[in-house]
Amino acid sequence: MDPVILVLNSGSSSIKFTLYSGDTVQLKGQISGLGAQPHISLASRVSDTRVDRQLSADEGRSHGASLAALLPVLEQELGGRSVDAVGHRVVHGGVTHTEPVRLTAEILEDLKALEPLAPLHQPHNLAGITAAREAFPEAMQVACFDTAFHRSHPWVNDTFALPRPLYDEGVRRYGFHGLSYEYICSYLKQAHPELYKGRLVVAHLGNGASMCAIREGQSIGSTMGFTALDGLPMGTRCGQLDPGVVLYLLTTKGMSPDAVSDLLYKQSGLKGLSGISQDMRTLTQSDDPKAAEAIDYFVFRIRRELGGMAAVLSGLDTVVFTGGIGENAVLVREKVCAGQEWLGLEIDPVRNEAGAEMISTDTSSINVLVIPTDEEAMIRRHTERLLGSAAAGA
Ligand SMILES: Nc1ncnc2c1ncn2[C@@H]1O[C@H](COP(=O)(O)OP(=O)(O)O)[C@@H](O)[C@H]1O
Ligand SMILES: CC(=O)OP(=O)(O)O
Ligand SMILES: [Mg+2]
Repeated sequence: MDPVILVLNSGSSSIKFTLYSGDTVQLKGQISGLGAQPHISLASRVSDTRVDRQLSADEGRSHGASLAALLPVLEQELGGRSVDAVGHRVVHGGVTHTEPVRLTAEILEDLKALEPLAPLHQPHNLAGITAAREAFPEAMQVACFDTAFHRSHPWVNDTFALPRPLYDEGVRRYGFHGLSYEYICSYLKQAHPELYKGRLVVAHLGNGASMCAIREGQSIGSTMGFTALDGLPMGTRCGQLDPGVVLYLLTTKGMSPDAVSDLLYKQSGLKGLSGISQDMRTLTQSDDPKAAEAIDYFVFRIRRELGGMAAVLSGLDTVVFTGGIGENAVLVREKVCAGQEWLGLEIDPVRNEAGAEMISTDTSSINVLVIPTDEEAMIRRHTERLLGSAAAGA
């Protein structure tokens, strides 16, 4: 019998969930607006189950409570079958977690200690785990880490130029969005094996955004660092910043660490630059010059990183756009790729507009692809593997 696996991707204001039977998606949906106007929407791929409604204030008061609201629908959908395992996206795995693990109380403690390094994500990831352990006490709980994919990257990309003891105690460039990069690599390996073997840059452009230089499925360098603040500007996060700015905010301006944290994580990026929205769709539809400036800054940083990564890889064969912006924002892809003929990169405007998988021209020496990412599918695969090893060891 195919294992039943529930995958949870718990974010600050949302829980995305996918229920699998074997590798088939049985039901997919999300609880959004947690903390504001909680809403649940889901659709089954095998039955006519559909939900699209506001959650009551009580149902939406916490991650746990909102998951409880989902349970009756899951039970009905499963018709007597139980959930064998729950796979969770956990953003930060620190130095220790280089691959997915079966969760224990001890590991959870370990992961809790990393909360300050991923304040927008880790507490919610862990809240999702606590809720799932209560809801499915018999199921195996598995954590899959965004950082794990990068743990093998070279030391020069792992360190900051700080005194060595800080590196030794874990002040390192971890890198994130690893489940997305791993998924893209597995897709390329199967669908375009010749591209998988080449020099690859993947731009994961979503609400959180990062880029990764990859060779044969190995991370060579990425834009995010110790935390998910570094690198590209994001919806509300600043991206790369002179550390002197942080010192200035703390000392000359006398801001508290909490206020600085709020500024860098929640008030900056596209939202801070535009003063309009963190949402790229809103910005691309706006006539306000500040929206255009925010997009220009986003694109400028991507182009800088692309050039840097091409140098680090000693050339470039393939660029992949993914994430909500990478997959959908025609304008952003167009601006990133404009004037890159010097690099041998040229996209076809018609293919770009159509969102074709291959958007480069036939004469471009660099392949440019748009590939929808699927972090949930990656988590399912890892979870099934651990479930299998547990059954084999039992
Ligand atoms: N058609 C579109 N045009 C421009 N931006 C889009 C479009 N569709 C989605 N996006 C953007 O994608 C971003 C969300 O990406 P996503 O990967 O879903 O985020 P998350 O990190 O929360 O999973 C938002 O900025 C959203 O505006
Ligand atoms: C690590 C990270 O930035 O994740 P997300 O894109 O889900 O915010
Ligand atoms: Mg994301």
